[in-house]
Amino acid sequence: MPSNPAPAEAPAQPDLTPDATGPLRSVLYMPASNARAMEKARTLDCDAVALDLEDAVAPGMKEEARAALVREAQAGGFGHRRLIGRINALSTPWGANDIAALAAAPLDALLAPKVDTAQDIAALSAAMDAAGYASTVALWVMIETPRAVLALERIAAMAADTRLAGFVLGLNDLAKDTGIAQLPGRAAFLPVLVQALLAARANGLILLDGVCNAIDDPARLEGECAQARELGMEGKTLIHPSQIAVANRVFAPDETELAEAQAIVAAFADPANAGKGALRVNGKMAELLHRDMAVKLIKQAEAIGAR
Ligand SMILES: CC(C)(COP(=O)(O)OP(=O)(O)OC[C@H]1O[C@@H](n2cnc3c(N)ncnc32)[C@H](O)[C@@H]1OP(=O)(O)O)[C@@H](O)C(=O)NCCC(=O)NCCSC(=O)C[C@H](O)C(=O)O
Ligand SMILES: [Mg+2]
Repeated sequence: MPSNPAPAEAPAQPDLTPDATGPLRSVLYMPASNARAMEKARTLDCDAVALDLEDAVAPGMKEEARAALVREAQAGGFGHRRLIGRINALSTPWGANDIAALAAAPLDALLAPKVDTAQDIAALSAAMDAAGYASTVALWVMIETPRAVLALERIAAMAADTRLAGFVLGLNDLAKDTGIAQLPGRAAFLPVLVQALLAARANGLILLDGVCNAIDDPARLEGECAQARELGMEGKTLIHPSQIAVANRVFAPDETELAEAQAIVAAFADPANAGKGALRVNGKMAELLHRDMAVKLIKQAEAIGAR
């Protein structure tokens, strides 16, 4: 007699269709004023490319960079890489024109910096609607001000009524505005990372980690990627091509994880275990929630493989 009956609503066959949105392990920023970087990005193994108009572009180059971003995006050639455009804040002289101009660029998401409040999300989303963005273009926002961190839940909840679909951490700006030191291990940032993750997950948003400034320190990058993955983030924003391989590896399921996941799915699919809600698989308890997590991990690996 089964000792742990399965909940009545548990699906008999898990859906193993690959995730259509694809992975976001490595999101490489580059200044939209840097033609060479944008050309090179079309050949790099990153999951997404973030063309920046904000902090990587000097004030005197903003208009030129904006035109270049639209031109490069329209020229295409980015293949599987998702295309993100980071605008200047609406409070700057360039923000409104950035939103208007980038409506002509075939982007997957518009990334807005320095948001503070839920009202900022409403204003950005309304501005995208007014500018005529396709309904498929998502709004992602940087979480990089003390006010945004304090309002994380209210900001994330705007996903229900706006284009908001993602958070990207901006720990350089947060360090600047708070005095929190950017040290290996990021211990002082942990409460922020966890709060951002909880707010994102509670509202169906993706969460991408902030950049690692230490281009020549792959061990530090690896540590930050491992920490972010442990915290459940989808991937990491990057600033240099040399950082892509590490992020792609760390944010992908490894062979051991995949084998464990496949064993759990197989165990629950075994007719001998029909009606059971908890099993012993390779010496560990596996419940239906672990089966669901295993299915998700397998889908993730398939989506990466499909790339
Ligand atoms: C950081 C850099 C200025 C370093 O530039 P440099 O030293 O010139 O790079 P390399 O000589 O090592 O470049 C080697 C080749 O790689 C290409 N390259 C370099 N960076 C990129 C890139 N980001 N994307 C694509 N290609 C890149 C070079 O062209 C060389 O190619 P080749 O000619 O074939 O040899 C520079 O890496 C850089 O500008 N990085 C991006 C900076 C950026 O976008 N910053 C804004 C986002 S980060 C941020 O704002 C964080 C957040 O808001 C927060 O608050 O934390
Ligand atoms: Mg920033």
